[in-house]
Amino acid sequence: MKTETSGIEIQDLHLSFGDTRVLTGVNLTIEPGEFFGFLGPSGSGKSTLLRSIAGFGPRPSGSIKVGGSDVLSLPPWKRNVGMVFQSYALWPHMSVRDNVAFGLQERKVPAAQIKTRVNDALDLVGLSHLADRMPNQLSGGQQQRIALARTVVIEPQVLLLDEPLSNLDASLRVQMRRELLALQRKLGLTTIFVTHDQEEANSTCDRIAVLDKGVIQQVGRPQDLYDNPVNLFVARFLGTANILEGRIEKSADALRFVTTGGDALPIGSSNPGDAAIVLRPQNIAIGERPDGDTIPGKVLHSEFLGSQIRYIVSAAGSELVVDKSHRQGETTLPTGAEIALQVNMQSAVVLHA
Ligand SMILES: Nc1ncnc2c1ncn2[C@@H]1O[C@H](COP(=O)(O)OP(=O)(O)OP(=O)(O)O)[C@@H](O)[C@H]1O
Repeated sequence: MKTETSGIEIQDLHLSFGDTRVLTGVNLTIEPGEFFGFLGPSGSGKSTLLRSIAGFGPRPSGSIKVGGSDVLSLPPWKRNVGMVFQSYALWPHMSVRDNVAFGLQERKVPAAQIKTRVNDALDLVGLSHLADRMPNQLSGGQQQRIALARTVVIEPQVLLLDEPLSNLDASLRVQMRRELLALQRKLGLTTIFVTHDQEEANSTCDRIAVLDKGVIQQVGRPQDLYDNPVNLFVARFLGTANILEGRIEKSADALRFVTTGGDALPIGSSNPGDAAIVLRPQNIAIGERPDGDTIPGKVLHSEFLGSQIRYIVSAAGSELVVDKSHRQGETTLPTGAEIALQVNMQSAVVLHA
């Protein structure tokens, strides 16, 4: 199977359905060979953006280049992109082999070549032994692999995946996402993966674009988005975020963050003014007594999660999530317990109002 692949460049893309703006000012560069994610809540415009690249739906304004060529004026079948849909869209009346061969027959590829390429594609997804089955004789995971084989067999320059795992049960999803990544690495094919599941995106994607209301909020590697979110939306969407609202004040030579609840915490270099700070649960520890960077809190709720205990704590005028690793034999703090929280302010992300 050929591994020619292309980068994608999107500039100033806008799209509305009637009065509803669905994509606003999208600019994005995806490198050749990247496994790239579109991540966002339902209705954020992920599928619309993907479909715009594939050439489905109304034509947006702006520009989309695949491999340096503008594709916006081309119909889907001339764009050299392969798309796998959430529903797989296999032909129910055709065998697995015929499903995979279909796109090649449409392109008038000689029969001998079709045979070799279909065999190669089925080998690639490990399902050669099921070539003569009908789609309804396959499991969900197998159908998904056939849908992938049917797409990569046409040797697209980019692979577009629209929530490809959402019809599978939880454990199969985990297995299939690893398989997807292995297949992508093997082919070196530029891939865009649409998902609303942050764990799925974090575990597979080289980089992710986080979308909200048709606007790209941030683009980056999963760790960068988690560690350095640019706004509260991204902070909340990736992982659990404790958000403290308040003000950064300068007193004497020191800066401190004063929460709306009146607690003061020392803070490193930053500008005074209204701000919010983002703290991940693992960066707040439960201490013995209030001193230093600690703030008082009260346990509202606890959940035993096995390796750790998750506490919901009322502190600093807010409800905070605090994870404490569980040691064998240790008991969970009761609801109502008065505790001191030690806050790792080095890890705090400051977002100015
Ligand atoms: N054909 C259409 N006509 C009118 N509005 C549409 C159409 N298709 C999508 N929309 C609207 O565009 C917005 C973005 O939809 P889109 O399917 O791209 O979101 P999404 O992030 O992929 O969501 P989901 O995860 O639920 O699929 C939504 O508000 C949706 O209602």
